[in-house]
Amino acid sequence: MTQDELKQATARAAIDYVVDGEIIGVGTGSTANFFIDELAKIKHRIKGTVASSEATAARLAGHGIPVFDLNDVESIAVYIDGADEINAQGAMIKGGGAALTREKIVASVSRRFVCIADGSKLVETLGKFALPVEVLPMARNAVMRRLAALGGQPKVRTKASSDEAFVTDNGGNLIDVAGLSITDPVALETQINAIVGVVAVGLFAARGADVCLLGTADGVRKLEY
Ligand SMILES: O=C[C@H](O)[C@H](O)[C@H](O)COP(=O)(O)O
Repeated sequence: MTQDELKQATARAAIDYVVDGEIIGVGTGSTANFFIDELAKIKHRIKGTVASSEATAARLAGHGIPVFDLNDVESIAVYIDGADEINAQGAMIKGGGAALTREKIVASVSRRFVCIADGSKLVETLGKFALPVEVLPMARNAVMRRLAALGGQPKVRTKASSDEAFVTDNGGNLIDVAGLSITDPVALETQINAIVGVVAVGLFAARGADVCLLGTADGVRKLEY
């Protein structure tokens, strides 16, 4: 099976976690895109969605699925999203697709977090994937120095087309921190959250996944935390 087929299989399995008549939180990225396409087939069963990025909102709207502003929603039944890495405790690195801050906000108001990922995303120790951190642009270099002091190698994410800093949906910049071996994800998340100028860190540990649906060659494996 190709990686895309594994992503599609996990996205299809996530439909079982959609709660009828409710608002569904929807993540960002290639696996989440497969989920959106599956959700379109049962859109009549849900009240609507809250999107974690402009790209996800556009894809949902393209399918005719209602997208609500989070400010108009009191609670979200379930949040369904991919991950760049996930460990055996349900802690994740997210943000490869630049959407970590809105993902974290939507996840924080969701009653359940279902992670959908192909099997390659399951790791023993988080950190091989460079950890994304969203910062306010004026604090970029100051935050980089603090992140370097934590032992990582921080690098500003640039636009695909130039050396200019990439700008997120929120007007922030991203710093990707390579070379971390994250043995205590909750502690590191707390430490990075405390750096002034940081908007959000792509470490989802204090509020990790409740369920992970892993696409493998032997079928979709379910991990519960
Ligand atoms: O910002 C992007 C998100 O955190 C994605 O969930 C993550 O990057 C995984 O994306 P993909 O499903 O494309 O591997």
